[in-house]
Amino acid sequence: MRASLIQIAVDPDESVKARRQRAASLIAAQRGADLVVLPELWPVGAFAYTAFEDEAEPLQGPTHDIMAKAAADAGVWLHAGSFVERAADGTLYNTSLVFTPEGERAAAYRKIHRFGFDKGEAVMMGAGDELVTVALPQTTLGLATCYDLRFPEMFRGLVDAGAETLIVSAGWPERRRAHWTLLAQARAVENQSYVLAVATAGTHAGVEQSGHSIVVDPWGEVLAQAGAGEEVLAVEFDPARVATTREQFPALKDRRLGLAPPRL
Ligand SMILES: O=C(O)CCC(=O)C(=O)O
Repeated sequence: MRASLIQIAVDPDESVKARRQRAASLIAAQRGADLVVLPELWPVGAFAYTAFEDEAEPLQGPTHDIMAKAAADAGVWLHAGSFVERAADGTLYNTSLVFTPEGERAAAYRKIHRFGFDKGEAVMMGAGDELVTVALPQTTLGLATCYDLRFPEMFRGLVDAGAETLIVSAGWPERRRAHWTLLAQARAVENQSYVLAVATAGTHAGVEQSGHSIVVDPWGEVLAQAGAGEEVLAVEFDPARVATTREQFPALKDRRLGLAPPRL
């Protein structure tokens, strides 16, 4: 299976409209891949909080339509990263979209763990509450967005729902890049799954982005990692290795659920 992770740069001197067109061109160049993945909030920038209201779109808005066409034109499964969704009741969500190679929307995932503690996304956006998996012919994807990477129980939930390839679409700060690489490998090892984690490059709202998108196999080996700048990370991997890893080293079968709490 061939995947292309588009580590697009988000810089304030490029308009959202121009970046959407540029993303579509980058996707067009990936014809021949099975799966193309974009990062979190690449149209507006994950830390461009002051622009969230103005750039919010309905689920089926400009980002949706341009990405649907880009998937169909390139004939690829497309995880289109996320955008700021304005729901019918006015609530904003950090929403990822997946399209089939025919340009049909296969899934929408609203980020479950909002980042920012007492500011930014955490106070400006609603939280999703549904795990999302997407069955491709070669593998089942489990969807996660950025800060979700820190919550292993969410990934276990995705694996329990059938996920074999975990997608992390992110706008991760350079300051915590060591966590990015470590956690991507941890999620792969503990879930005996591929992890395809794509981050943005560039600097916006004063936050330098990490880049260093990464693909990890179910044994925890790094198959490929990008540098800091804009780049397309292309990898080939064998989805059947998830089943063989889980058979040969069946740690997932040794889980002990429902343990008693400590006695006081
Ligand atoms: O967890 C982190 O360090 C980064 C999270 C983040 O930037 C986000 O979710 O937007």
